[in-house]
Order: sequence, then structure tokens, then C-alpha cells
Amino acid sequence: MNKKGLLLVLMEDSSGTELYDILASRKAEEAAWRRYQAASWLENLVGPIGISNNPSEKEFISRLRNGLVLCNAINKVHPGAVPKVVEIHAPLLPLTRESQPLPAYQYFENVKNFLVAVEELRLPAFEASDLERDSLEAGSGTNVVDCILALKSYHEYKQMNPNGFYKPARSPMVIHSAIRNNSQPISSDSCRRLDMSAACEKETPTGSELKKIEDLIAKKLAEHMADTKENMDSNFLMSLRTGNNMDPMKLFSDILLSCLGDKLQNKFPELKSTAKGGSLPAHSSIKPKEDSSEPGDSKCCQACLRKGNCNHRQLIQMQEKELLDIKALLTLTKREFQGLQSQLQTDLRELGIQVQEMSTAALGYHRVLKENRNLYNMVQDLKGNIRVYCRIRPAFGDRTSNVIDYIGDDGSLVISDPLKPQKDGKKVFQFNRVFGPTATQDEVFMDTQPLIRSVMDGYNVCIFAYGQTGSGKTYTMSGPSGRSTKDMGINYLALSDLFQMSNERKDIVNYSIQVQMVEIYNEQVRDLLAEDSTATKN
Ligand SMILES: Nc1ncnc2c1ncn2[C@@H]1O[C@H](COP(=O)(O)OP(=O)(O)OP(=O)(O)O)[C@@H](O)[C@H]1O
Repeated sequence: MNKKGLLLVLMEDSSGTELYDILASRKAEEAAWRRYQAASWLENLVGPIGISNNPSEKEFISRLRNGLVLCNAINKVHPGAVPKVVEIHAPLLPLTRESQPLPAYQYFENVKNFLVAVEELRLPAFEASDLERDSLEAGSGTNVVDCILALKSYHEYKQMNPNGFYKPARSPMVIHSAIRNNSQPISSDSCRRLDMSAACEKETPTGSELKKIEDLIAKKLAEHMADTKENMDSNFLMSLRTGNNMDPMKLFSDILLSCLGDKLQNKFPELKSTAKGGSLPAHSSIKPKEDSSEPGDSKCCQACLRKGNCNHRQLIQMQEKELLDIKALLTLTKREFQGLQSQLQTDLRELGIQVQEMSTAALGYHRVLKENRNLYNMVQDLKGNIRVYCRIRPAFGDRTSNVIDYIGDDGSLVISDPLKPQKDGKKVFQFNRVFGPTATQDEVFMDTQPLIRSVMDGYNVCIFAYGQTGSGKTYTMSGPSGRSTKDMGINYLALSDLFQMSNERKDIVNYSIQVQMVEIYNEQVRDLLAEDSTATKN
């Protein structure tokens, strides 16, 4: 079954007369309200026009028939819109053809000029004939009212936006008017049923009139449905067909909303809240956009719609975008962190390898050091565990005669006694090394110094001087008398070397150094550092 057929069945199933009366009553109320708005605005704009508070369509049209009020109004809204207005100086009485003081063509001039001006402002116009007939046809007054209310909207817009571009809004009533203009005219009798005038409001439509109106509504609804997508599903139609107990006005509203769908809701956002309030059937295929969101969000947006301002969806979208950015950043950071972790592990592995290599090198070094030490001490052994050096003290004063005949580099010493024959007077001695009278303290210590290192390696070493009185033992071992640091003897130089080497090896070996001073004199040993230095030991 096609849609038109469905709608016709629907209209027949509803109680026709009752539905028609309710529809007519609602439309009449709305038309009266709009006439009142148009008349009030005109009076505010151009002054009293002699019209009642609740004008009938006939009264309203008769007041505007000469076009004077309309021209004055549009000139107030848009100065100069109608350059030449035909003035009428007559009391404010209802104007019929008989009471018109000027020829009708002059009034027609005003109306024609007004309509031209309205066209130039791109506002919905009406036909001049809408004002000419005393017996009005259905919708004639509606067109005029629509035009005046559009002019009113234009005026209000221009007052708020002097330089703005006015885009005329189409209200459902304007749509209704347009439909009427494109359709065949409805009989004046039928139209009278939609009027609020006392003469018409109680009349009951005949069957043929009712059928005509029903056909017209069904045709227009079917045209809208054809223009839109499948806005009505079979469930909805079935429910309508069987919905005998439904409120007829609600039913009509549902049909309109279903047929016009999003197109109408987009043009008139206020219908969204109406639709959400229950006018749309729950099973309708037309769903408000908010229905797809969360319940809390929907409530929130309803509240915002009432305020005329809703930015929650935009905020949510922004937050979702930020969330995505943060997620991307987190992923990037995780990747960088993993890269750093991997790099750190590589560095640690390389460091471990280097430490291992250094440890191996250190072990090798210690092994080599030990070997070197062993070789060193072996050399010292080879040089002899007991070494004897000879130092010749310089001669003093008049004892200038020199008995030293020869000092060899190999430690040989030849002494000649001038008092004895040549052969018997010569004596040869052999030492490890012989230091002549000119040898310095440092030269003597140089040969002793390797033994100090042997001490630090754990070998026992003993150095002592032997000789007759005044031969220079004290001088060689301690140095010249007095506190001079110049020409220090072997004892001081050896101790200095000992502490220096101990300091160099402090990280490897902890040395403990003790000093003891004894004197061996006449076969007796005396502790020189003891408090009772007179105590002796044999
Ligand atoms: N190589 C030297 N050069 C210059 N002066 C020296 C040298 N050897 C010793 N003398 C001087 O000779 C003197 C005697 O030396 P020293 O006192 O050292 O002898 P000694 O062997 O210690 O005597 P004693 O056994 O009586 O103590 C000192 O005045 C000392 O300065």
C-alpha cells in the first residue's frame, strides 16, 4: 500500500467530524492570535488604525484595503520603500467599496507599491486581490498577516543588526500559506470553518467539504513524504491505523513530524524539544540526535536547548581529541622509555665487559708486578746478601800525604805505604765498591737505596758502618753535625724513601713502621731511645 493510500485510510479511521472541528478550532485560534500580533505591531508603528482587540479576518482586511497603513508601515521600517503614498483623509471606519472616498484604482496603487516594496525586501507577499474582496476566500487574510509579521520580523532584525543581511525565516504557517497558494482554491464556505468569526465557528462541515479538506491534507502530506526518505516505518503506520483512542491533534502532530522529519526540525529547532517531549512515537524511525548519546548527556542538552545554548557536545569532542593526544603522547613516551631502557641495558652490558677486562688487566698487572719484584730481589741476591762498601774520608789539615794509590771501578783499592819498600809498601783490597774522598752522601746512598725497596717487599736488610774512631761513620750514616738538612746521611735518606714508598702502596699494603736506636760500644748494646739510657745489654 502506498503512503497516500495509508494516509487516506488513517483519515477515514479517525472520527472525521470531531477531528476536523478540533483542527479548525486550533487553526482559528492561531490565526486570530497572529492577526492580533500584526494589528498591534501596525498600531505601534503607524498609530491607531481603528481595529478591535480581537479582529476578525474580515475586519482586519478591510482596515488595510486602501494600502495606506501598509505603505506607512513599510516606509517606517524601510524609509523610502514606497516613494509616493496616496493619502486618504477619512475617519477610521470599516472600508467597503461603497464607503471608499477615492476611486479604487488609487487604493490599488498603494497596495501595488507596497507589494513591490515587499518583493524588493524579499519578504513573503500576498496578492492585491486578497484585499479587494469583501467576501474573503480562505487564507486571504492569512497571507496578508504572514506578510505583515514578516515585515515585523524584518524591522526587529534591522533594529538589532542595522548592517546585517536579513534572511526571512519560514514558519509553519508560512509553509501552510505556500501550500495553499499552489493548490486549488478552497471554497469560501470551507474556509469559513477555519475562521474564528462568530458567524462561522459553530457551523458543521458537510461530508463533501470534509472530504475535500481531507484529500487536500492527505495530498500535501504525501508530497512531503515523497520528498523525504522513509520517515514512517510500518510499525508506526500500523499503530496509527489501530490507534482509535489517540488524541487527534497529537496524531496530526505526529504525522507532520514524521513526514517532515529532520528537515522541519532543522528549520525549527524548537520542535526538537516538542518531539522529545513525547509527540514523536517511541517507535518512530525519526530519532532526535540526543537519543544517541548518554542519558545524562541527553538531559543536559535538553536543559541547554531550553537556554538556547549547548556546547556540551563540542566540549566532549574537544576532550575526546585531547584524550587521543594524551594517549598518543603516552605511547610515544612509552616507546622512548623502552628505547632508553634498552640503551641503558646495552651500556650496562658494555660497562660490565670493560670492568671485566680491567679486572683481568689488574690481575695481570699484579702478576707481572709480583714477577718483577721477584726478579728484582733475585738481582739483589745475585749482587750478594752481604755487601761491603768502602768510603775514604777526606784528609784534614797538614796530613796531606795520600796513601791511596788506586781506586778501581770493580771495588779494588790499592794503598801504598811510603815508609816501606815499593813492593812491600803496596796493599790491595777488594770491596763491592769504593767511594773516594770526593764522593757525596747521595752517591753513597744510591747503592743502598735498592735494599730499601727489598725491605718493603718483605726482605730483611741491615746496613751498618764500621771503622776506627774519626773515620766518618756518623757522618756517612747521619750526616754532618748540627741540624742542617744538607748532606743528610743514609739513615735519613733511607727512612724518607721508606715512608714515600709506604705512601705509594697504601691502597695495596698497610705498612707498620717502628724505629729503634741502639749503640754497641765495648761489646755492650745500649738503647739510645730508652728513658734510662744507661741500661745496657750484653
Ligand atoms: N766524608 C767526609 N767528608 C768531610 N768530613 C768528614 C767526612 N767523614 C768524616 N768527616 C769529619 O771527620 C770527623 C770525624 O768524623 P766522625 O765523627 O763521623 O767519625 P766517627 O767515625 O764517627 O768517630 P767516632 O767513632 O769517634 O764516633 C768529623 O768532624 C766529620 O765531620
